[in-house]
Amino acid sequence: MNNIRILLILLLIAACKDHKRSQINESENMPEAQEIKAPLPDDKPVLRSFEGLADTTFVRLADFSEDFLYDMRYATENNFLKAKVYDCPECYTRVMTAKALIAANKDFMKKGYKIKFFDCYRPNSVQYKMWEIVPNPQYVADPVKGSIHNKGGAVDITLATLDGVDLDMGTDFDFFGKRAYHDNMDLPREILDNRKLLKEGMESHGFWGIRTEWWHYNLTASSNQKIADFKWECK
Ligand SMILES: C[C@@H](N)C(=O)N[C@H](C)C(=O)O
Ligand SMILES: [Zn+2]
Repeated sequence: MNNIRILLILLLIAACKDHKRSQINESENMPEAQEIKAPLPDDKPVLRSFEGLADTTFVRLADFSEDFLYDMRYATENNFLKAKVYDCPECYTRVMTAKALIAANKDFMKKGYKIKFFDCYRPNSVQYKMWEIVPNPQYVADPVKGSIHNKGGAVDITLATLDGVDLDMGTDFDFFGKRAYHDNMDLPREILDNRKLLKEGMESHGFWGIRTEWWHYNLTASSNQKIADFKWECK
């Protein structure tokens, strides 16, 4: 009788151990909690198309291409005025200028470079402020006649590598002196080559430069446009 009781107790203990083991196994085999990922907002901007837009319409370049770099100096104090004359950094041009810039940039990108903007469309009232500081038509267009910047047809630019490293152009933007002249050949080969790359790339898309500023380019087709003084919206 005692033997039967001992046997029963041993069987009970063994059954308990088996049950415990099966519980551990169940939890070990549980599939890992599935991470529920919230859909990420698509941070790629939806680009606009030029379809239906007149060549003379003013547009924000960043709405049509994400391939440009920007360092809009007149929206900072880091410029020859030593004053922030734009409420926010934006690059607006006429449609005709934007199309030519995008085409030029595509060609630069095939060679490993991108256009970087210092200034684009410039309200005529800002041209007056510049003229007060540098009343010299070699460097700043007379605001009464108007700059092609005021017409949405001029840009101040440089070139950077696709990683964003500026090419050496020999001077900073808005350096008003001989070292910035296109016809100053007394510069290291690398600087001359960089300026040539920029000039030839822009000229092949309908732009022309001015002798005293390596960074300034006018779109020939925009010269008949009206002078404007609108201010863009800041978001
Ligand atoms: C001020 C300089 N960045 C510039 O754009 N100069 C030309 C001549 C202009 O004012 O049109
Ligand atoms: Zn300019």
